[in-house]
Amino acid sequence: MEKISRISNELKEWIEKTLNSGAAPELIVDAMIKKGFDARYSYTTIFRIIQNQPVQTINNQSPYTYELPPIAQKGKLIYTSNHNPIKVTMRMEKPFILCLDNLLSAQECDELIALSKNRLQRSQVIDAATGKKKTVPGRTSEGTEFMVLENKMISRIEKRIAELIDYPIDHGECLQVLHYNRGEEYKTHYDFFPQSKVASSKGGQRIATLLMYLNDVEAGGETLFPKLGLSVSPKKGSAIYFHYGNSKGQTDRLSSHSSTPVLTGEKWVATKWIRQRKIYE
Ligand SMILES: O=C(O)CCC(=O)C(=O)O
Ligand SMILES: [Fe+2]
Repeated sequence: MEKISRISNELKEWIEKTLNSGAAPELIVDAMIKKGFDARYSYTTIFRIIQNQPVQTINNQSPYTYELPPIAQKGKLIYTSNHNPIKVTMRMEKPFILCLDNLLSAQECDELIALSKNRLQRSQVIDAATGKKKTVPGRTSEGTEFMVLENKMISRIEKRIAELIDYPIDHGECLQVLHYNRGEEYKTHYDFFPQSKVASSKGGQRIATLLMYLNDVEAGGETLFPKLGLSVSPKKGSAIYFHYGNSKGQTDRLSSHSSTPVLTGEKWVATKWIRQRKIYE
């Protein structure tokens, strides 16, 4: 029987997730061989994935069609009703990424950190197979969530974000604050859900991420986009916006990213994920 020597995007994604959760590479290779994959191909593929090198996949999604999100049409200085203008300091088209300065004031950053400190819990990821949340070695940070109207400051920030990105507040998941100690990281991942786990009743797929940096990190803790060779250094009050979902329901695989281990000091971020539609009825 002829051995299989190509993998699908879904299988590649599953392998990445399984490796991130700490599974031994040899076990994955064994499983592939049992399923009929060529042994040599299985070893080299897993090795390449571990090394973050490109792996050829059978693409069962047609190429991603880029559509400009509303934030892309706002120019270099973006005005909102409750803050100084937000500055665009870097822009990339494919995938669509903006670096933004002056999104949060230093006081807002400090308050968000202070409010989060006594309610942190170990961060989780969504298991591709079950759709349920679980803790994994590849995501070692701690985090907490804030309800949209939890307090005056959160409401002010939520309003600013909705004006900035031009999506209704109810397309946004609740604000998450994450904390990384020295050595902690979040390995390469996509923010969008595996296609089979998209809950159409809960706003559908994630389409964009706004990641706000709440402190300056002395060393390490960059947000790295390995397929682009791009890394963004945390700067207190600044943010990155990246968009990876279009109106056809496609997702942009160039948007994979990680948080590199913090080398000195600690790292605090706040994340806002945007869905295709209203999340709450
Ligand atoms: O902390 C970072 O720089 C990245 C965080 C992230 O990717 C996420 O929360 O999905
Ligand atoms: Fe992410």
